[in-house]
Amino acid sequence: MTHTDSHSSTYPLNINGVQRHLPLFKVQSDLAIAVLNILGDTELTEAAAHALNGRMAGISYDVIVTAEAKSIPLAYALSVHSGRPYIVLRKNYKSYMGEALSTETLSITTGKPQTLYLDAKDRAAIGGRRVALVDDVVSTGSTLAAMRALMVQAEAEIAAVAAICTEGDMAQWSEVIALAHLPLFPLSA
Ligand SMILES: O=P(O)(O)OC[C@H]1O[C@H](OP(=O)(O)OP(=O)(O)O)[C@H](O)[C@@H]1O
Ligand SMILES: Nc1ncnc2[nH]cnc12
Repeated sequence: MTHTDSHSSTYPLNINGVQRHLPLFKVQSDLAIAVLNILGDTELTEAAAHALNGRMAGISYDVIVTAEAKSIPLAYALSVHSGRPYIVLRKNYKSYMGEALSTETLSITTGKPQTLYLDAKDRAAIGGRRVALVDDVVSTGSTLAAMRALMVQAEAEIAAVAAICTEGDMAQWSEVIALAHLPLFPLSA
């Protein structure tokens, strides 16, 4: 059963003792999501990175990989906690990325295709290495699938997938190391 906060359009989330009330936003004509936006939220980002680092303690990995934009602070904080470097898959190509690899994604929040780019220098840094894919939320899995596809192209081995939250069909994400699960909110017409 889904519990929203009483008398408000928010959903309660507790990450490692840090409580937030996520606002519900309509992303499709018949669907709303509880939006997790860690940008600017140092306390929540730190709590999540600390907890995820603990959950990943037994996993052997060399590099953290995330996708622009909202999960960048999480990757940075996990890098500090774990002592591993992190790289960011970008959504816009810049000439300084050189011979970048690319693939398409369609996240639940965006509703139109986005391209993810792996910078040539990052490609060299992860080739043959064990990577942990990290995101703030795994929902439809489109972003995760694009990250996975880039790792295959770059010949990196995926050692773990971690997120603050999974969303939607929990059973689909049993292999994701996650701290909480978010429901989806169907809207009646
Ligand atoms: O499982 P999915 O349906 O792919 O959704 C998950 C992705 O959606 C969000 O990113 P978003 O596309 O909103 O981009 P942003 O972080 O740049 O805002 C989130 O940060 C994940 O990366
Ligand atoms: N609930 C959510 N909050 C923020 N970004 C998301 N991407 C997919 N689901 C999301």
